[in-house]
Amino acid sequence: MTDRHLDKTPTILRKIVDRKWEEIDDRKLKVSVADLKAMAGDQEPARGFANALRQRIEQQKPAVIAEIKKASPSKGILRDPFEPAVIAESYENGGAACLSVLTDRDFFQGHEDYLVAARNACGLPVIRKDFMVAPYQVYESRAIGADCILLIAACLTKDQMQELEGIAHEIGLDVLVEVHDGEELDDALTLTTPLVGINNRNLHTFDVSLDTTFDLHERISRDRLTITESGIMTRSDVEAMTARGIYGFLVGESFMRADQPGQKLQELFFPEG
Ligand SMILES: O=C(O)c1ccccc1NCC(=O)[C@H](O)[C@H](O)COP(=O)(O)O
Repeated sequence: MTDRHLDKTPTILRKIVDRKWEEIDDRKLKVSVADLKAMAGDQEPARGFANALRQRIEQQKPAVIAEIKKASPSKGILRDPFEPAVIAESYENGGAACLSVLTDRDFFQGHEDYLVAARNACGLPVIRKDFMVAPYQVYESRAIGADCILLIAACLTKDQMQELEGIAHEIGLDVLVEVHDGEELDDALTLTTPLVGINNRNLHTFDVSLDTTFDLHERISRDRLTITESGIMTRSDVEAMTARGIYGFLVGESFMRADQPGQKLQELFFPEG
């Protein structure tokens, strides 16, 4: 890790990334990249994650990536019992544009099977929400049916991001690149993906500030699509974003804590019905 901003990678991300490398080594012993490529060949074509968002954002309508996650390091268990297929259906009925499914097992209690179940239960494009550090995981994402992957600038060098993006695009996956500050945004903007996520959660303190999005969005040109991530809890949070021309949202916790996640989505984003 030689890039300047990686010196300040939050401890939680370092822990997760260290564990990812062990996980990848274990997985490679069981399933080769050649096997993954063969599995990817059996999948239906990707569903067009970026396009689903673009269509709504260009019409100045909320484009919601609705997240399916059982737990997180900052909040612990969010939902139990946890039924990814039921939640996916409910999100689709509530007006989501796309799904985000946590597949990390050790820190988020996620699983690849949850992505498969959620995607099979609806027609929405799905991002695999995990911590990508190696090409192996990109091939694995397509093999399990994901339509998009997440690249987190806080734990990747610019070169790593460019390499992983190149592989993703080659095999038909969209890419959402996620940033927390201006230095990460500089690196993210060297990628070709239109999807730029601004995460409002400071991973050093776990505090959330929507000002992160307000500040960084100004630097993103209109041919890219800004997605505000984390801490969107109320109707006034949504209105504060749309008032600034931000229509892309990634929301997890407030839906996961609701009895009916899709109904909560509708209340928050489409109150007029
Ligand atoms: O949320 C955490 O504790 C966390 C810790 C380490 C890395 C990532 C983390 N969160 C992932 C996310 O960014 C959120 O799942 C996503 O933006 C949705 O946020 P929210 O609506 O606040 O659940």
